Amino acid sequence: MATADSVVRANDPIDLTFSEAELDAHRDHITSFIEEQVDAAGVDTVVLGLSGGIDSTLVSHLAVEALGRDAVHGLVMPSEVNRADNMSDAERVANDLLGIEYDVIEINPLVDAFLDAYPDAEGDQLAVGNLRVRCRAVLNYLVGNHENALVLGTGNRSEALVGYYTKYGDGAVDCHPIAALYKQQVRQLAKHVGVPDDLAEKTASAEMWAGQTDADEMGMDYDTLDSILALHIDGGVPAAATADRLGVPLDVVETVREMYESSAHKRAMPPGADPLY
Ligand SMILES: Nc1ncnc2c1ncn2[C@@H]1O[C@H](COP(=O)(O)OP(=O)(O)OC[C@H]2O[C@@H]([n+]3cccc(C(=O)O)c3)[C@H](O)[C@@H]2O)[C@@H](O)[C@H]1O
Ligand SMILES: Nc1ncnc2c1ncn2[C@@H]1O[C@H](COP(=O)(O)OP(=O)(O)OP(=O)(O)O)[C@@H](O)[C@H]1O
Ligand SMILES: [Mg+2]
Repeated sequence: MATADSVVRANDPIDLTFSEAELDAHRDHITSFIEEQVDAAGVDTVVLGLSGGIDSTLVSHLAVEALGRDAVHGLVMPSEVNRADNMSDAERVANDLLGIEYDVIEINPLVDAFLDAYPDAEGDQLAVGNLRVRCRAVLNYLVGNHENALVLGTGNRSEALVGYYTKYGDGAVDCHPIAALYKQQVRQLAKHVGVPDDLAEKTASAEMWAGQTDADEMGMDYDTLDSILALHIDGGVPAAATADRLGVPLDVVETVREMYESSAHKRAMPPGADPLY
């Protein structure tokens, strides 16, 4: 894992700033999408995890715009590794910003029960971190089943392209409202719809273990990752030209390509030896 000192930052990241008109168009498109998904499923409500981070803050905000506050149920699910200020921000979003119903559910007892059942995994930071994420997915679907609600995903384009999420964890959802937005565009749209700057500008963290940040783990900040994705992966610009253009070492661009390729399985249905459907 990279340390804070070794996080790569492009000298000249590309500008992915939306115009006001584009922000309005994305806002309309995403709220319509949420309405359509709910209608098509024949349900009235949605549920999602609230982490105090910007992805869930934006999606919950747009869900309230689409469906009204009574139709959105938040779950704040602290574990022993979550920072208290993130959990209080999650409650602030539910209470002050949106006025939605929410529950606070501690997941430590669930995680401990799994590790009691399979103690070999104890101390395996990644496996236990993914377990925490998957415990939240189970709770999302418990509430979703009980309330006849769709589970809203909060994954953005940057995370999806490099597989930076837990398979059947935060990836286990019924739809992906902000799938088109690179991370920096999530922040732009959040500010545009009125999310306070301190929430929109927060350091992104999966909080799978204490002190984790996305930039430290991936070895680059999101402006750099987004630039490489937009130019090289989405834009088809060759790796060397992308590295030159952004002012980053070639191996950083190659690392992103490797993350993209090795995570293809997360963006596909599980293969069958024969067609399953
Ligand atoms: N080629 C392949 N074809 C089919 N399946 C394949 C596979 N390679 C692995 N797999 C399966 O996938 C599993 C590995 O995937 P997975 O369990 O997801 O685990 P993995 O990708 O190793 O870890 C999850 C990553 O996402 C990050 N994350 C997670 C959750 C939230 C956030 C956030 O930003 O909030 C970030 C986390 O920090 C970590 O870097 C393997 O154990 C195996 O079961
Ligand atoms: N402690 C938590 N309680 C409830 N939901 C959570 C918690 N931690 C993560 N989640 C859910 O998992 C999702 C994925 O986490 P992720 O960190 O990518 O997004 P975020 O926290 O909303 O934004 P950021 O990436 O900026 O931290 C969250 O959007 C949220 O829905
Ligand atoms: Mg987070």
